[in-house]
Amino acid sequence: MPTKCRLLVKNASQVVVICNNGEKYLTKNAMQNLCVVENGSVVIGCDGLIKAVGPADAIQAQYSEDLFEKVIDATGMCVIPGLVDAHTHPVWAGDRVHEFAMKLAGATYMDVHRAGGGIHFTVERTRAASASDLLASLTARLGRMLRTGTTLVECKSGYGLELDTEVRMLEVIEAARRSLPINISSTYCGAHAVPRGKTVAEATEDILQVQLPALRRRMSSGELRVDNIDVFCERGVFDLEATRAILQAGKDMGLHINFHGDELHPMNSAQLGAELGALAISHLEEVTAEGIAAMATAKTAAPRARDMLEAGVIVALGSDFNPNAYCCSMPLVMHLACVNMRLAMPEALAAATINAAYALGRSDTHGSLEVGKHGDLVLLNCRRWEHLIYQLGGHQELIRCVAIKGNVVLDSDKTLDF
Ligand SMILES: N=CN[C@@H](CCC(=O)O)C(=O)O
Ligand SMILES: [Zn+2]
Repeated sequence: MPTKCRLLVKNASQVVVICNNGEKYLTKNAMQNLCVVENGSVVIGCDGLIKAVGPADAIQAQYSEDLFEKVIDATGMCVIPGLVDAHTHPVWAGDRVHEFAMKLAGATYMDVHRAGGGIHFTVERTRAASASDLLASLTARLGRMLRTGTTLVECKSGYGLELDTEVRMLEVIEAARRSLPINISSTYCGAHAVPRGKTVAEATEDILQVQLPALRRRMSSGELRVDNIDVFCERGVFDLEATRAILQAGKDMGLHINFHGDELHPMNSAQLGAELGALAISHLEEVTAEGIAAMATAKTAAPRARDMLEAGVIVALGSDFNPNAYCCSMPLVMHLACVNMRLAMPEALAAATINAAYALGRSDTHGSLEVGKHGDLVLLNCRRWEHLIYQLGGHQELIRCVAIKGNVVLDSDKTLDF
């Protein structure tokens, strides 16, 4: 008796597999030569994992349609893996649209931060918010991300800066993980800023002696799952030594290191990340040539593009959704990466799938449409997948459906129930 299957997506103009040799990440030429099956089909089993991907006629010969709970005829459409957003701050209360206006008028990020705005503004409102309000806004934001094709997203804490609120944020992320279909990688970011009234040394001590031990207890009791640790390593925020101590303590608890570095000033964050075995470093606008070389050797993922690509760094993309940068859309991020950072479209897609999954330690299960990985995919209403990047802001019309583990969680003909 042949086994039942969950989903067949058949006869797609293109199935963008990304890579097909179990690669954990792609660099250099491999990012420009993605694995694409023309006129292909995808089979997802009842366990939600991909059972077969290949030419439509070969799949048709092997699988009878009666076996499937659901069959989607993708004629004239493309299939890509679910997009991975490797960097977001989606749990907070209060928006900062007024600061956007200040910045357009000439204020820098640090001008706003020093004037008591920026992260501190959000911290005040987030501390005052209830868990249910935070969960409601997080759910709406994750729904927006899903509608743009994201199926795995990193979610940071970091607007509490003290134990109670940091834990509340992580609990809210945990509640979303348990109740929503979107995959979540959670990050403790208690070192996102130095809280008002504390020195760097005092804040570091609080994280090392109070916050991390409390997290460790909740993680061992199964109350919380935390995947990564993050620090904002920046002049006037956490210096290199404080960053090192916090990241090392997180690593000792089994967390992946994935932190903000070299954003506004060169801090030698890239070298520190390479030394500590960071999975990813974000921003890096001010990274030095030595930092890039260290990251290439240490296999650390990063977003700053062209010269990193040439050096063999694993480039990954994220939206950095936060109250200072209100963007939920990875198709938009890929477009910006191509236009502003000179990525080729295949490089941008690799950076938003397999490499972003690698930055979250998930590329063994996510980031490509290979047999045995999660059946997370996006069906595009176009004959060539590049339209998703080319049509700026067009993803609403292009995304026909999104499936997670073979379950259709978004169908553009129906409304999303969250
Ligand atoms: N650079 C530090 N953190 C965030 C900004 C967070 C905020 O301003 O609220 C970022 O990635 O851009
Ligand atoms: Zn960030």
